Amino acid sequence: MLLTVERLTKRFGGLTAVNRVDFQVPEGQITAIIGPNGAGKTTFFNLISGFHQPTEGKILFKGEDITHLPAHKVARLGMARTFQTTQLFEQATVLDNVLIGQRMRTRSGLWDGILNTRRHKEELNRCYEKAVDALHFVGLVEMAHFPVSVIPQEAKKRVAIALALATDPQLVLLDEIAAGVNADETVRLARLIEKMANHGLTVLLIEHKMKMVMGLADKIMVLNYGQKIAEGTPEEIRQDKKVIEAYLGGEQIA
Ligand SMILES: Nc1ncnc2c1ncn2[C@@H]1O[C@H](COP(=O)(O)OP(=O)(O)OP(=O)(O)O)[C@@H](O)[C@H]1O
Repeated sequence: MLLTVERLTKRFGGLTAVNRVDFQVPEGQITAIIGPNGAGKTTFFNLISGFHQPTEGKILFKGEDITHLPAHKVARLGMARTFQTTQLFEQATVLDNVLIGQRMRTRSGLWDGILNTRRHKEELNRCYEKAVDALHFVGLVEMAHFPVSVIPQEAKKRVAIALALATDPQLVLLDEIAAGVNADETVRLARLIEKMANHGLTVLLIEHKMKMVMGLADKIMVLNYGQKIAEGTPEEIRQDKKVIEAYLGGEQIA
C-alpha cells in the first residue's frame, strides 16, 4: 500500500469532520473519495497532505509515519495535491506558475534561494526541466508563455495538475479537478487522469461528478458525516444501500 490511514480523526471544536477512518490507497491505481457536501472529504485531504494536524489516528506513506509532518515535508516525500485554479497567479505565465508552485510546495523558507550558490543554480535548472516536462505531459507546452488570465478554464485545470506533477510525486491528490468545466472538458480531464495512472502514478481524487468517478476509479470510499460508510468498486458502491440513503434527496449516483 502506498498510503495507509488508521482511525484518522479530526475535530473542530465540537464537530467531528473526520471520524475514525481506516483507508488504504494501492499503488498505481485510481482511488476516489465521494460523499455529500460537508462529509469531510476536503478535511481528509488536508490531513493526509499535512495541512491539518489530525486529532487522532495515524498516516503512513510509503511505510513511513507522516502523521505529524508539515505539508512541505510530505510534498518532498512524494505526495502532491492540486489546489483550486483561483490560487493560480493570473498575470504570470503558465510556466512561471508551475515554477513558483513547485518551489512553494517543496520549500519551507527562502534561505536556499537567497544563498545563490552554484548548487542552487543547478537546482533551478532541474526545476525548469521538470516544469517543462510536466507541461508536456498535460499538453500545455504551446501555452507555456501565455499568462494564465488568457487561457481557458480546462487549461487552468491542466496547469493545476502540472503544478502537482512538477514536484515529482508518486501520489497525486486531485481535489474536484472537474468542477466548473463542461462535459467534453470533463471527459478530456478524465483521459489525463488515466494517462497519469498509466504512467505509474497513484491518483486519489475527490469528485462530485459521479459519471466521471464511476468511469475512472478502481476503488471508491464514501464518507458521510465524517465516517466511512462504504468502500468498494464502482459497481459495489452503486448498489450499496447506505450510499443510496446518504445521497437520497441529493445528487444521483446512478
Ligand atoms: N477549519 C475548519 N474549522 C471548523 N470547521 C471546519 C473546518 N474545515 C471544515 N470544517 C467543517 O467540517 C465539516 C467537513 O467539511 P469538509 O469541507 O471537509 O467537507 P467536504 O466533504 O469536503 O464538503 P464539500 O463537498 O462541500 O467540499 C463541515 O461541517 C465543515 O463545516
